[in-house]
Amino acid sequence: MKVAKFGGSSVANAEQLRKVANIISDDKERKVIVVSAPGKRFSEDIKVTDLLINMGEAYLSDQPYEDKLEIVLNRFKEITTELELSTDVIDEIKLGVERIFASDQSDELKMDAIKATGEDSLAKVLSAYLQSIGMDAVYLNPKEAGIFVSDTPGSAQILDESYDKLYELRNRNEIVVIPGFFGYTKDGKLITFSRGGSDITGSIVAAGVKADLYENFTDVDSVYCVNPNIVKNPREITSLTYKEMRELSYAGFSVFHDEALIPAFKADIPVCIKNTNNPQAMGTIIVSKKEPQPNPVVGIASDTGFVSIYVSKYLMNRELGFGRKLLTILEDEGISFEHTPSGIDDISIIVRASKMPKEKEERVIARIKEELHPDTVHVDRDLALIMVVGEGMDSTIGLADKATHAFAKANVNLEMINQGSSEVSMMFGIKASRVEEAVRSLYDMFFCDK
Ligand SMILES: Nc1ncnc2c1ncn2[C@@H]1O[C@H](COP(=O)(O)OP(=O)(O)O)[C@@H](O)[C@H]1O
Ligand SMILES: N[C@@H](CC(=O)OP(=O)(O)O)C(=O)O
Repeated sequence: MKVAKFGGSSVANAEQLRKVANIISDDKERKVIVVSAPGKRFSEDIKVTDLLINMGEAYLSDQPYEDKLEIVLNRFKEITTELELSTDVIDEIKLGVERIFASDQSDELKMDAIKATGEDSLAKVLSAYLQSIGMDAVYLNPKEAGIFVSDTPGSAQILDESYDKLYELRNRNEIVVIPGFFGYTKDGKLITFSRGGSDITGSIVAAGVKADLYENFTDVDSVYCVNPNIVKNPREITSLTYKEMRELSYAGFSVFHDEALIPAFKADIPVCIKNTNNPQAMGTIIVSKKEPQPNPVVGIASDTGFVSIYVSKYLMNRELGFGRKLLTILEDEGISFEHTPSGIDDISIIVRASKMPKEKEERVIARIKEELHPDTVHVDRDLALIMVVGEGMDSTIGLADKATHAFAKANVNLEMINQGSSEVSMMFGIKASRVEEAVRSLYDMFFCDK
């Protein structure tokens, strides 16, 4: 049995949904289907999830939202009309949105319910389309499927008890179409995963049904060793390990959500990234172990939007509890940290800029000064992180030398180096404005044979 997840680009319009139907009917093992909301049809287009967020934010700030709802309805109208399906789903969306806005839930829960409307409606549309072409398919709500999650709006975490319930899906004869991106708390609240979270649903369902394979259909032939938006036609990766993919996804390979690796990894289910627009292409397979490769570096990922909080104090290394007090200040402000490279008398805390808006920054800095009496404290915004990743890196000499050479060749200053204890990656912090030159230079160094 296979679980196939189709991302936003694969379900963006009627033409894409026809491709999806062909892919499903081509392989009888594709019994459980997970879908995203319609994504971009062309590069300047707006994803349905973003349209829904705009609409929700307008409503919650007492602005008119009806025009925004109309745009969402038109996206679905276009699809149902072209596929000659009933337009019931349009009325369902309208009624659903009104019901959510009128409910007495918190704003956060309203937002989650609004966001989930894209996936939920698309799953209904796809199952109706599969039925209309003679396939035995049904829509299944995540609550009925058994996707139970934590009560943390916008960042759901799966509850372990979900897996036994999901296993029952194996008894179904029909093709089951489940909307991705959300689950329910035990007391029935709808909660979404973080953005891009349909990948997570797919992985959870694949683990639950103990699938032979989790196929993740997107709009590229494979995972490339570097972001194809930075380097043209980069090398394809044919196989990589969960650990490598986890690090690369974390650091910017947006093709697969970093949280989505864990359920598949724990259940030892291989993940295959494939192209809806070219399903014959081999794709990339993610597995627990792979043969050692001549080049231990498998990929180079980069992401912007990081902030570094630098704190220095003479004899910091001897001050008992300094690190704990520093991290407690962040914890009190609800800021999780990403990395903490440190020296004898100084430490940098790297956080995501989205977690530390300006007003929080001011409070954090004031408290650090007041409670820890540092010699200096300053904040560097606009930091980018670049990760060079590969399982064989720990036993290969000279890789750091090659990497720093590549930065020097691109005339890019290194703000931070972090070898990390995982030994499958090296991490570099640079100014965000220089990230593309740096990545190109690293790509030349590690992947272009001279
Ligand atoms: N290393 C990479 N390999 C392949 N695609 C990548 C990589 N890094 C970033 N991407 C981007 O990820 C996109 C696919 O992810 P996403 O847009 O989330 O797909 P979907 O709509 O299927 O969910 C690709 O079109 C590509 O632009
Ligand atoms: N639609 C949601 C969830 C998702 O996974 O979407 P996509 O498959 O388009 O990345 C989002 O945009 O966050």
